[in-house]
Parts: sequence; C-alpha cells; structure tokens
Amino acid sequence: MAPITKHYEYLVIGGGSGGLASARRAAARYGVSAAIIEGSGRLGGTCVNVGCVPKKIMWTASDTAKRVSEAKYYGMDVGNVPKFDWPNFVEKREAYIRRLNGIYERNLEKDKVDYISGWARFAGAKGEKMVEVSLLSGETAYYTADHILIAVGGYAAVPQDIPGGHYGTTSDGFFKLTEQPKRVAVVGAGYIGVELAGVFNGLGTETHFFIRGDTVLRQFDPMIQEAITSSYIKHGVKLHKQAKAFEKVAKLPSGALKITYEDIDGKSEIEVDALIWAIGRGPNSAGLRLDIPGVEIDKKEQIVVDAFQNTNVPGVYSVGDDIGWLELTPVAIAAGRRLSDRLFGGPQFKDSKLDYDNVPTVVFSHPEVGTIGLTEPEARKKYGNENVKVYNSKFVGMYYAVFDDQEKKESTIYKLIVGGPEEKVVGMHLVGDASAEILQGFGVAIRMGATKKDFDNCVAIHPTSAEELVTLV
Ligand SMILES: Cc1cc2nc3c(=O)[nH]c(=O)nc-3n(C[C@H](O)[C@H](O)[C@H](O)COP(=O)(O)OP(=O)(O)OC[C@H]3O[C@@H](n4cnc5c(N)ncnc54)[C@H](O)[C@@H]3O)c2cc1C
Ligand SMILES: NC(=O)C1=CN([C@@H]2O[C@H](COP(=O)(O)OP(=O)(O)OC[C@H]3O[C@@H](n4cnc5c(N)ncnc54)[C@H](OP(=O)(O)O)[C@@H]3O)[C@@H](O)[C@H]2O)C=CC1
Ligand SMILES: N[C@@H](CCC(=O)N[C@@H](CSSC[C@H](NC(=O)CC[C@H](N)C(=O)O)C(=O)NCC(=O)O)C(=O)NCC(=O)O)C(=O)O
Repeated sequence: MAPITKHYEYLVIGGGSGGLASARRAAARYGVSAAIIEGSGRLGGTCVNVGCVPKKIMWTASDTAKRVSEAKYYGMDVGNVPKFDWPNFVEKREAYIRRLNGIYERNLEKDKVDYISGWARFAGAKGEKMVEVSLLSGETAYYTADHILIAVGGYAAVPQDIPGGHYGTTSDGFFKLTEQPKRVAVVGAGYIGVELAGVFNGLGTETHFFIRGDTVLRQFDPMIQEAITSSYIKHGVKLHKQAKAFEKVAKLPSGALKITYEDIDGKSEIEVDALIWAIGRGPNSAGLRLDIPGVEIDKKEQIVVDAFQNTNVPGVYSVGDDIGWLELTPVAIAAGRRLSDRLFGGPQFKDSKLDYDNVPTVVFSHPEVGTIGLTEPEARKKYGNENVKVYNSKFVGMYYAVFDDQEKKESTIYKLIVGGPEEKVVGMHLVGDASAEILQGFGVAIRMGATKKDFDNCVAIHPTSAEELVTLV
C-alpha cells in the first residue's frame, strides 16, 4: 500500500495543552487547514492524563479528608474519619479522564482539526521539513506543512546511577497505583514531590519525603520554603533533610522496597511499598530526528526558541514543556494560542507573543502556595536593598477560630514585595487555604503594574483571608 501523504498549512506534533490550544485556535478562528499528531492514543497530554487534572482530584480528596477530620470543631459528629477507598476513587478519576479524552477528540472534530494518531518524527533528506508518522493503525504516513509546531512535552526523570533505582516510579506511576501504599518514599523537593507527598500524607499513607536541602520548594521565596517545610513536619510527613543519593534500593520477597539512605541524621534503612521519583522533568525531543530539519537543542535537549517561539529553522516552532521555560499548562496554552494568532491572524497580531514575566503559579500543597513575581532575594538583587520594602501578614484564618485544639490551628502567611519610590508590587507570596484561587485576580492587578497604594485603595472584603492583602501596614 502506498504511504499516505498530505500537506497542511499547520501541522502540530503533540496533542497536549500547547498543541491542542494552538491547533484549535488556528483552525477554528482563522480557518487554517490543521492537523495534530498524538502518539499516546489519547488526547490531552500530561495535564489531562497524568498531571494537573488527576493531581487536583487527588489533592481535593486529601483536602476533603482534612476537612472531614475537622468537622467536629464545627459541632458535627462524623464519628471516625472514614477510610479512603483508593481503588474505587482511582476508577472514578480515570473515568473522568476518559470522558475528557473524548471531549478533546470531539473538540478537534468541531474545530476541523485532523487528528492523526501515531508517533511522529522528522524524515527525509537533511534540511527537509517532512514528518513521518508511525500510525497506531500500523501504517506509515508522511506529512508536510507550511508551519510545523513541536509541542511534545516532557518526561519525568529517574536517576540512572542508584542500584535498584528502577524499582521506583514517577508521577506517571503514581497515577497507576490501584491500591493505596501503606508506606511511601517520595524524592525531590519541587512541585511534584511536595504535591504528591502532601496527598499521600493527607490520605493516611506513612510518607517519607527525601529532600537534598533543608527546605522544600527551594526556588520559591524563603517564606514559602520555611512555611511549607514546617507545615509538612507538623502534619506528620517524615521529612528526610540533606538526603544524599540513595546507596541502594532492594526489592524484598514481600514486594516491599528496602531503601538504604543517608540524611541529616546519618545512615539508615526503611521499608516502603512504593518509591516515587520527583526530581524534575526533561523534554521529549530525543526521538524526533530534529537533526533532519536542523532544529537546535540545548545541553538539556530542550528545543531552543526565541521570544516568538521560533526555532532556528524557519517555519518550525515550539511551545510548552519541551522548551523548558515555564512548565505550566496555561503557559503552554497561552504561548500556543499567541503563536497561532501571529502566524495566521493577520497584521494586527504580527507581534503576538507570550510575556513570560509575572506568571502566577501555585503549588497544591497542604496548605496551598501561590506566588507571582520576584522572591525577596531576587527583588533585593534587582532593585537594591534600599529600594525594596516588604509587607508581611501572619494570621490564623477565621476557619480555625472555633477549633478547640490550638495545635490544629493553621497560620496563613502573606508577603508583598514592593520596589521603587512608587512602591510597585514586584512579588506576592501566599501560603494558606484558598491561595490558588486568591492569586488569580491579584495576578491581573500585578501585571497591570499595581502599586501598594492601588492595593490599599481597594476596599477590603470582610471577613476573608484575601482582605489582608489590601490592608497591609
Ligand atoms: C504530576 C504533574 C502535575 C502537574 N500539575 C500541574 C498543575 O497543577 N498546573 C499546571 O499548570 N501544570 C501542571 N503540570 C505541568 C503541565 O502538565 C505541563 O506543563 C503541560 O502539560 C505541558 O503541556 P505541553 O503541551 O507542553 O506538553 P504535554 O501536555 O505533555 O503534551 C505533549 C504531548 O505530545 C505527545 N508526544 C510526545 N512525543 C510525540 C511524538 N513524537 N509524536 C506524537 N506525539 C508525541 C505526548 O504523548 C503528549 O500527549 C503538572 C505536570 C505533572 C507531571
Ligand atoms: N502546581 C503546578 O502548577 C505544578 C507544576 N508542575 C510543573 O512540572 C515541573 C516539574 O516538576 P518537578 O518534577 O517537581 O520538578 P521541579 O523542577 O519543580 O523540582 C524538582 C526538584 O527535585 C530536586 N532534585 C533534582 N535532582 C535531584 C536528585 N538527583 N535527587 C534529589 N532531588 C533532586 C530539586 O530540588 P532541590 O534542589 O531543592 O534538591 C528540584 O527542585 C515543575 O517545575 C512545574 O513547572 C508540576 C506539578 C504541579
Ligand atoms: N478551570 C475550571 C474548569 C476546568 C476545565 O477547563 N476543565 C477542562 C478539563 S481540564 S483541562 C485541560 C487544559 N484545560 C485548561 O487548562 C483550561 C483552559 C482554559 N479554560 C482556557 O481556555 O485557557 C488543557 O490542556 N487545555 C488545552 C485546550 O483545551 O486547548 C474541560 O472540562 N474541558 C472540556 C472542554 O474543553 O470542552 C476548573 O478548574 O474547575
């Protein structure tokens, strides 16, 4: 059978957040002939299948467990907190994700984007811009396009040099757990480590959390690092600070894993039922044969792009996790849509690009973290000590007012960093319930260049936690 060949105006490799958003914008808004190639057999990418969506559902389960355990303080006798039915809940979660996969497929149909199901790589002679697809149906197809977007996302890293390290899994494996582990080890102090350790601990798994430093979230403001680190310890996470690379991981006949480690307290061993590596992610660029069109990659194999998402090869672009700038779904979506506006939207969009500064981001920890702009050390470095002022607020939210047990009360901590004589807000850092929801609106104000005075001129909404941010002295 002759191979399928077809030409499009816009060909997108990767049916995740960035690719879907860009292809749909091009076809639905500008009538461009577009196709999206996805290899995994299901649309939605990391976010929908093994990222934001199932994670938020698990976080909500864990948060609900906390609220149920606190119902007694509100005069409700819920008896013993019911056992979490992990297997059933996982089935429910996955059914929701399958529904989303279907919605995305129908969205493509509605927007007239062709969905090509198979793994793509570049093919042909050096300098050619042809894409070969090993279709999941078993055939091979070849496509050319005026414009090609690479939005292939990334993979979770696993250490290669630890004997038995392969017995561990990653966040992908976390979402495959059909039984709740009784004991778990999570390694890595970033977003995923903090979120998954928090979920496990909140749902009653004995959680050993290994971090290389003394605090989690080391790329965040020091206030956040300290607040979340102490909150996790307070809530029973077994935090192993200054943990060195594991000496070894052994699989026992029971199926449990024995980890030989060294942390701040010296050398020791533990047995766990699951080990999760959360030590960062790398780009899915390796199998793409980027050498054929000549697309440049950096030392981490991330695709090199300019501020307009152009690679060094004319007509080839990249957005999302594979460029390694800000690995967040809304960033991939926004960059993908702006790229389509620029390519197909006519002269008024000729300068369309995503501004990667002041992007709000949250961590679904317990309690939540929200952050935008500069950390205090970054602000001091950029503006000079004398030009930076920091406003802090630490309070016990009203939700905790009726808790009889002082120990169970949680602090909310906010920090506002302002720079220059006009006191422009250059950083905002939140730890506390609902921080993720609170941050979005403040993000708009900060992006508009709000000053401390603008914050103060907004009348507070009472009684809320967020009102503290407009009444800081
Ligand atoms: C556990 C976890 C939790 C997260 N939580 C959040 C969160 O709460 N909020 C947030 O903003 N972000 C979160 N993220 C990050 C977010 O998921 C990513 O930033 C986002 O999915 C990146 O989108 P993308 O389009 O670049 O890549 P992806 O969504 O990863 O999509 C890439 C797609 O390309 C496909 N592909 C790869 N290679 C090929 C090929 N050769 N041919 C065809 N198809 C290919 C892949 O199968 C995949 O479907 C989380 C990530 C993880 C891992
Ligand atoms: N809520 C959200 O929006 C979420 C977003 N994401 C996105 O996905 C990205 C990837 O997440 P994640 O994998 O957590 O990556 P991160 O980059 O956030 O964190 C990984 C951390 O692991 C630690 N680390 C690195 N190498 C090792 C090692 N060899 N051994 C032990 N620890 C190590 C480092 O912390 P240290 O230097 O302190 O040791 C590092 O900060 C995030 O950066 C984020 O952009 C993911 C989840 C949720
Ligand atoms: N924000 C609300 C709504 C959540 C939401 O958007 N749900 C999605 C599934 S999660 S999500 C998958 C993720 N969506 C989003 O991040 C939301 C996109 C935002 N509404 C926007 O338009 O920018 C994504 O990767 N999007 C790429 C794309 O859509 O092009 C959904 O039901 N979608 C059905 C539909 O779209 O018809 C919430 O958190 O409750």
